[in-house]
Amino acid sequence: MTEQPHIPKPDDDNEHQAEEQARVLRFPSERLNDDQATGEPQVIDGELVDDADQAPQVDQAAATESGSGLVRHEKREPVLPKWASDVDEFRETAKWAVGYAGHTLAFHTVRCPVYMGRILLRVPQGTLRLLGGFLRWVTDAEGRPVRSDAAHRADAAEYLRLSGQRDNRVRGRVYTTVGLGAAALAAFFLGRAMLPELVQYAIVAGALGAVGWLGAPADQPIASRAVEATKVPKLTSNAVEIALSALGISGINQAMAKGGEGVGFPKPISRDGKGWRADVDLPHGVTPGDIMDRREKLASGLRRPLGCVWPEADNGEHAGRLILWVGDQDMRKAKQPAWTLRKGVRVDLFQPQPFGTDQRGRWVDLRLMFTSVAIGAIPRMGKTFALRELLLIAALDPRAELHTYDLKGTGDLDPLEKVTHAHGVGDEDEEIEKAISDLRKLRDELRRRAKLIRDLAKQGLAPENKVTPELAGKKSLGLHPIVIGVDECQVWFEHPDHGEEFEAICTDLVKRGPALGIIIMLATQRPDAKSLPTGISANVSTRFCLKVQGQTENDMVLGTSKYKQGVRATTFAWADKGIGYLVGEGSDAQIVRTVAGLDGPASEKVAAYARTLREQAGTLTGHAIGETPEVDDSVSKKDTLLEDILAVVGGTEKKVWNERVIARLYELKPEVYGTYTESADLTAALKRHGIRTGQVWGTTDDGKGASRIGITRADITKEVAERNRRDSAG
Ligand SMILES: Nc1ncnc2c1ncn2[C@@H]1O[C@H](COP(=O)(O)OP(=O)(O)OP(=O)(O)O)[C@@H](O)[C@H]1O
Repeated sequence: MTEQPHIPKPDDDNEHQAEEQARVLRFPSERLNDDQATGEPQVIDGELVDDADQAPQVDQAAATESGSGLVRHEKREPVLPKWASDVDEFRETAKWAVGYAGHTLAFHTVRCPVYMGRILLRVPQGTLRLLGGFLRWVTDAEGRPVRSDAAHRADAAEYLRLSGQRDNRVRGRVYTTVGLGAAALAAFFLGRAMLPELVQYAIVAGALGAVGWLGAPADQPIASRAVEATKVPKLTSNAVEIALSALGISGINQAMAKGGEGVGFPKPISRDGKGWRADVDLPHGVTPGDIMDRREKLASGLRRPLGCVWPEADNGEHAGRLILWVGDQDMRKAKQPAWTLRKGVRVDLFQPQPFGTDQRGRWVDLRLMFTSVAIGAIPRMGKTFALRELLLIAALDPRAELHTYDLKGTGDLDPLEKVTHAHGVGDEDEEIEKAISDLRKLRDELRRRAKLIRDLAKQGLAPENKVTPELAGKKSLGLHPIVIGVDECQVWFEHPDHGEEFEAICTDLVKRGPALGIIIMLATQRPDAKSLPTGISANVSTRFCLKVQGQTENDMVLGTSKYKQGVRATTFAWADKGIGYLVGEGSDAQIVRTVAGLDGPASEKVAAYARTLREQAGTLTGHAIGETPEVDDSVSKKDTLLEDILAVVGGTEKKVWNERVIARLYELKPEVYGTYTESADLTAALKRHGIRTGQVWGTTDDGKGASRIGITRADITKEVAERNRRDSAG
C-alpha cells in the first residue's frame, strides 16, 4: 500500500521552495524495517522538519522521570493475607475453626464406646502384628532375601559376609530385648507399687488402645471421619489454558498453537476467599469481555458449575488482563454470612450499610445518602427483592421519610406499610393521581430545600452545599432523608396523561435530590428509553443490574459503554437470582448477591423493628399512622390549561412571555396556578400537551425591548382544535 505524504499547503510565494524541501521521512519503526527487508519501500504520512537529524522517532526511549532514581512505581502485595487483615473475614475464619474443633470433639465423644469396642476386638490382631514385627526385627528378617539371593548364586564369600553380619545384628538385638524386657518388668512392678490406680488404668488403656489401633485394617480405621471434606479441584494454569482454548476464540487458539505467544500468568494462581484466583494476560487483541461472553463455555472447560466461574476485567491493569475467580461453591448456593440488619438495628443512612455479598462471600456496603438508584432486570430475577431490601435499610434509619410505590400491584412493598409516609399499590387512576400529587409535593420540597441549603451555605452551615448529618438531625430545618422507592417505574413514565410530568419530576429528583437529602430508587423490568428515560438513566449514581438480555438494556442501567468495558449483566444465568452488577458512586462494577431469604415475612420482621424505632423517635407519619394523603385537586379535575391560556391571551396577541401568562393565569385561578412560580413551570406544563415555548420579543414594563421565553397563541389554538376534533371522533 502506498500513501501520499501529508504536506502542509505552502504559501504561493514559497511554493517551489517548499516542494524542494518536502521530503518523505522513514520512521524507524519495526514495521518499516520489515518492509525494507522485502524490498518494497513505503511512503507514510510525514512531517516537514528542518533537519534530518531531528527526525521524530516512533519508538521513543523510555521517559526519564524527575526525582530519585531509586523510587520505583510498584504494586505492593498486602503484608497479611486478606483473612487475617479483614476483621469480618478473620472473625468468620475463627468462627469456622472453633466450630470445626467443637464438632470434631462432640462427634468423637459420642462414638467413644463404639471406638472402645472396636479397639478390644482388634487387640488380638494388634498383638499378633506387634509380636510378628518384633520377631522380624530380632531375627533380621529384612535381610533374608539378600542372603537367599547370595546362596542361590552360590556366592559363598558374599553369603558368609552377610551371615556374619546377621549373627552380629541378631546377637545385639537379643541383648537389647533382654535389657529392655528387664527394664519393662521393673517399671511394671514399680508402677504397680507407686503409681495411683487411675494412672495405671490409663497406661493399660493407652497400651490396649495402641495395640488395638495397630490391629485395625488400613481401610477400616477405628475412628470414623467427623468431617467429609468436599474436594474442590485446585485451579491450575494448565486447566485455565485448556478452558481458554476451548472457547473458540481465534486469538487464543493462535496464541496457544505451536510457536504462539500463549497466555501469561503474571501472578501465581492463589486462594482468594473461598475460591481460586488466576490473573491472566490474554493474547494480544483478546479482551476479558470476549471471555465473559462465553462464561458458560469457560465453566464447561474448567469442569465447574457455572455459578462458580467468574471472569472479570482488571481495570487497574491493561485491557487484556483477565481476573478469573473460581469459587469452591456455586455463588447462588453458597451460604451467605448473616446480614447484620436482619434482626433489626438502628442504621445511619449517611454511613455505608451492607447491601449484598460478592463472589468471595464478603459483604459489599452501599451508602444510600447522596445517591439515586436505578435497578433493572428481566422479570423474576430479584429486582423487587433488591428494592425492598434498600427500602428496609432506609426504614431502619428512623429519620428517613419513606414513599413506597409498588406499581405492579402485587403487594411486594406492603411489609413497609407500617413505616412508610406515602404508599401506593397498582396502576389504577386513583393511585396514579395520589402518586402525582405526592410527587408534586416532593418537587416543592426539593425547591424549598434547595433554597434553604443556599441560605445555610451562606451562613457557613452547609460547607459543601448539601445536607449534612447535623442538618438532617435538626427537626426544625426539615432536612431529614426522604427515600422514594418505585417498583415497575415504567408505569409512571408511560402514563398517557401524567407520564411527562412524572418524568420531569423524577429527573429533577434524580439530579438535585441526592445533595438535598432526597433519594429516589427506581426499579424496572423493561430498561429501555421509555421505561427509564435518558434524563434519569444518565444521572443516577448507583446502579444495580441483574440479568438483562442485551447490550442496550445493560448500558441503560449500568451506564454508557459499560458493556464494552466488560461489565455485562447479560452473562448471568437464569438461575442467578438476586445476583447482579453493582456500580456505586465512584467505584468499579462488582458482582453482588442481595440478601438471600429476605422474603415477605422476613421483611415484615425488619419493618416491625423499624416501626419501634420510629415510635421511639416520634417520626411515624402519613400512611403508617393511617393518614389519608390529600390529593391535589388539580390532578383529578380536567386539565384546562390550554383553554385558560386562550382566555387570558387575547386574539390580538400573537406571542406573550411566559411570566405574563403565569401572572394572568394566577389572577384567573389562583388555586390551580399558584404552584407556577417561574417561567419553566409553564414550559413544562405545555410540554405535556406537546406544545413548545420559545424566545419571544417583547417590551418590559418600563418600555425596554427584550427577548424572553414565551408562548405562541397560534400553537395553543391549533392544539385545542386538534383535541376537540379527536374528542368528537371518539
Ligand atoms: N438474593 C437472592 N438470593 C436467592 N434468591 C433470590 C434473591 N433475591 C431474589 N431471589 C428470588 O428471585 C425470585 C424473584 O424475585 P423478585 O420477585 O424480586 O423478582 P422480580 O425481578 O422483581 O420479578 P418481577 O419482574 O416479576 O417483579 C424470588 O422468588 C426470590 O426468592
